[in-house]
Amino acid sequence: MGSSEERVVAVIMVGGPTKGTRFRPLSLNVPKPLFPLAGQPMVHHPISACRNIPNLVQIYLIGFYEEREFALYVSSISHELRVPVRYLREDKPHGSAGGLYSFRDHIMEESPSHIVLLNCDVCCSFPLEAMLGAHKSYGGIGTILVIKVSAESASQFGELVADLETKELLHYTEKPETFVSNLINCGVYIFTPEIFSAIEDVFKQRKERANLRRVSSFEALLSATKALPADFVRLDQDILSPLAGKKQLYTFETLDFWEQIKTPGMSLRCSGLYLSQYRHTSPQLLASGDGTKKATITGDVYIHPSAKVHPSAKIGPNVSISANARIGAGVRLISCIILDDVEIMENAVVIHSIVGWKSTIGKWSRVQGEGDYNAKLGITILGEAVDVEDEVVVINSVVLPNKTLTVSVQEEIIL
Ligand SMILES: Nc1nc2c(ncn2[C@@H]2O[C@H](COP(=O)(O)OP(=O)(O)O[C@H]3O[C@H](CO)[C@@H](O)[C@H](O)[C@@H]3O)[C@@H](O)[C@H]2O)c(=O)[nH]1
Repeated sequence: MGSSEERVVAVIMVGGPTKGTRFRPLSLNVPKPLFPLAGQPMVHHPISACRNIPNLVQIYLIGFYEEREFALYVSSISHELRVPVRYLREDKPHGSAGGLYSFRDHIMEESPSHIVLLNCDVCCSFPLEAMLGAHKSYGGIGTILVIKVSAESASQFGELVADLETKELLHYTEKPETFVSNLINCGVYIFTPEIFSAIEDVFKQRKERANLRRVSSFEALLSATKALPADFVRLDQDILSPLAGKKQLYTFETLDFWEQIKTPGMSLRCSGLYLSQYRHTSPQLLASGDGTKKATITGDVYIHPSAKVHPSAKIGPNVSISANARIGAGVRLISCIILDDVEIMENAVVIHSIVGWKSTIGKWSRVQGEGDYNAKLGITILGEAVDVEDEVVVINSVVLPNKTLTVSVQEEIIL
């Protein structure tokens, strides 16, 4: 346990609507952070990991979505965790560090000794307690969760070099064009409140540079057209890169699972990862399939208590079924997310797919993807209220909301 002066605040950066474009058509209905993975909103997973942090006093979600979109979730989760959770809305995007900075007064009101900062679109086991312990032993202003990935995929992330012994962050480059390292930034951090001074320094330096540039008005014009808004500060490029090698930032490597959730395909993969994590953290959430009146369950499956599943259906592995869904006789579901109020009729098959709210899949139909989570059409996605008629086959396709499919399609985007 931590000492009595310790007070920890967790901040989850949820971004806003313009950031969710790669997540279409699913983000047309629900803010990406609230899209269900393993039956719980995406942001619920980091929030429930915060439960393990000793002396946690408050959780903030910072974003530029409308406040009403988060109101219901925030009040129910505060009640459930018995830790206050608040949504703080930016009037416009300020960047991952600028967004944090714009609410520094709110955060500092809690007199935190540590700030746990989390990207909402990452899926991992969030080893926050161990990170906090490591951070205290390093003694810098921040500790970054890092993981080794393949050299081919590293360039999608912040690549970094750390001292093998001291774990100090020696070098940091955000999404570099040429390979630096296969050790990458997981988007999970522990900071001391000094992080606010580091962000403030960026503002100061920008002001000084702008003053210098005023000497030449042509140069000023040139740089103004290229520059980000003055109050937009990115945690990675503007803070982590310049602080590397100054004995201020340290790294903590996870050997557990980690993925980034930018696309619907990755949400299906991450739903599976969280389902398998439930085996250790929340086994009561996994469907058992025991009993004569229950469907056959294989592998990790979540079924919302209000969903109705016919006992002759066969479900799993990696299936998550949301509220009020109805799954008919003889249905086979493998690796899929079935959202609220979906109806799947007799003997239909759904594999490597996401079926949107209120959609219906007719008898003997087949909705299937090849299961390449990173490919553009690697899984099939049906938007809200899509009707797939009886005996229709939909393969590796994306269907926008409110469409009716009367004929079979393959590798198509139906607008
Ligand atoms: N509130 C708010 N949140 C923001 C803003 N901009 C980004 N975010 C949130 O901040 C997080 C980081 O988003 P980006 O800045 O777009 O970076 P990224 O492409 O996701 O990459 C970052 O995360 C990777 C790990 O997933 C890292 O590997 C990479 O280095 C980088 O830090 C996300 O959770 C996003 O929703 C903003 O203006 N305001």
